[in-house]
Amino acid sequence: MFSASTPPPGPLEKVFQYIDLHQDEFVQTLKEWVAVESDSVQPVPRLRRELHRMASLAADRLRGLGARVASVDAGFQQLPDGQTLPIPPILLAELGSDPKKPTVCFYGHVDVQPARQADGWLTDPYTLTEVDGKLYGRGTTDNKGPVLAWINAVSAFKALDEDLPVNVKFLIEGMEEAGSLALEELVRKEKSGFFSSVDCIVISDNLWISRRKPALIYGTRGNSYFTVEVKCRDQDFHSGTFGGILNEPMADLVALLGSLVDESGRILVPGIYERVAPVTEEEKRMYEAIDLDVGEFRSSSQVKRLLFDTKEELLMHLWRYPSLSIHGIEGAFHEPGAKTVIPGRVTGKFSIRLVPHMDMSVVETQVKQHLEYIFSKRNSSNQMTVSMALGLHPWIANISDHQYLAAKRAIKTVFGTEPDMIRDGSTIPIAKTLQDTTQKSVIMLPLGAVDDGEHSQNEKINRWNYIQGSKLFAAFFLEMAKLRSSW
Ligand SMILES: Cn1cncc1C[C@H](N)C(=O)O
Ligand code: BAL
Ligand SMILES: [Zn+2]
Ligand SMILES: [Zn+2]
Repeated sequence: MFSASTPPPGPLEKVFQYIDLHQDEFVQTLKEWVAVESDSVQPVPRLRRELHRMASLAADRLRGLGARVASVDAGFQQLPDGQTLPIPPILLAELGSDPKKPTVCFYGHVDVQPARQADGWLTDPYTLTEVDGKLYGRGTTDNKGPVLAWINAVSAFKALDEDLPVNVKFLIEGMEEAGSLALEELVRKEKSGFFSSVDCIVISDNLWISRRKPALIYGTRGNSYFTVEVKCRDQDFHSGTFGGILNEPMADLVALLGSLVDESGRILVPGIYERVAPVTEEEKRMYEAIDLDVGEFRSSSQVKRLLFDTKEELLMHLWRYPSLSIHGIEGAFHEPGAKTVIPGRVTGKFSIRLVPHMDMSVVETQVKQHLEYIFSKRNSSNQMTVSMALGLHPWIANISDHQYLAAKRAIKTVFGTEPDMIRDGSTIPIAKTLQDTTQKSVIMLPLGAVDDGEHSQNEKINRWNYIQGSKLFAAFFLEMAKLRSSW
């Protein structure tokens, strides 16, 4: 749909050609990365070993660029059942330290959400498979593809022996999908070390709002993730010999989960909307400027009817209002077949995407009080335990920061268009900490298309997005360097 409006100037032309010519190699590396089942969500030793293997692969690739790589031990994750599991090392890498050049730091993650072919994938999630220019596989778009696109961009300059216009740093982790455990502490520790020379931080862990038109992101929601356990006893019961004489944990839990949100998507926890920032006129105008075809969005999402009909309402409910999602029930009998069981203990999992200016500890108290009230009304003999497992802050950028201008120019060079200026309803756990702690500005520069299916079956990145995205990063380096002279 869009083509570059102007031929790329000077060294970029060669870099772009290099990227086009070497695209099969870039896809091959992505295939190698996708082949590692680096799932950080399921807390099991086998997958933690895969995460370590993934961190080594990424470290090797960074060393291959000529970067200095520190693989920082991140300690252990404490699980609720008392078990501990190792956290994969966090990579801090740097390439170049020319004081005349700006220093851009890329943050990305190489862990993924769980995936099994049996969940309904058309291909093996850990075997990258190309169909019609779409590269299917877990992590292709979230976030291995974008991490590699940044590496591809650097590698093109290196291979051509072209001067890299910026000093580059990398912050690569393997626990993002588990809430970026241990990362906050490292960022604090490195504030006046690794981060001191950084001019801006780039994150490419989101999607466009279109299939073809690029976007820049200036805000993400946060998330507070809750578990609610209802326990009768540790063992299950036969539903014939105990059914009818018990308060069943599942019945309690289903009632609790059913009390959280109504059919219009409104969260029923009292007080939850109190602190949500009011909508401004300026903000309303901003939604109008966004080019979103509601009909196409709905049909490509394969949803019969969305909760809202207008573009403005949809965007506001994705970006600037909280939402509550119910994720699953541990201990519930969810396998196929007709097992006649009464689970003895079940844990429901739900989360609330947070927006400015909600306060996480207030949300925690409101949710706990609400569930305690609902549970007490049932007068059940079971035990209920509620805990907030993760608390992740929302993030808002300052779009007048110069890297937004550099990114816009780079987008114009590669795609021949202005980007959509958007927010994202999902969460980058470390974004706010990075911004607040290091006092460096953060930009989100996504590469993936709206239909990439993050966290879902058949996740993909288009070959076009991956390759043009690599060029976009190369163009961004150059624009950052150009802007540097005018600071
Ligand atoms: C791990 N986690 C929990 N809540 C949010 C996250 C981060 C993840 N990127 C997401 O938006 O889903
Ligand atoms: N892509 C949004 C943040 C995450 O899910 O990894
Ligand atoms: Zn994700
Ligand atoms: Zn991600």
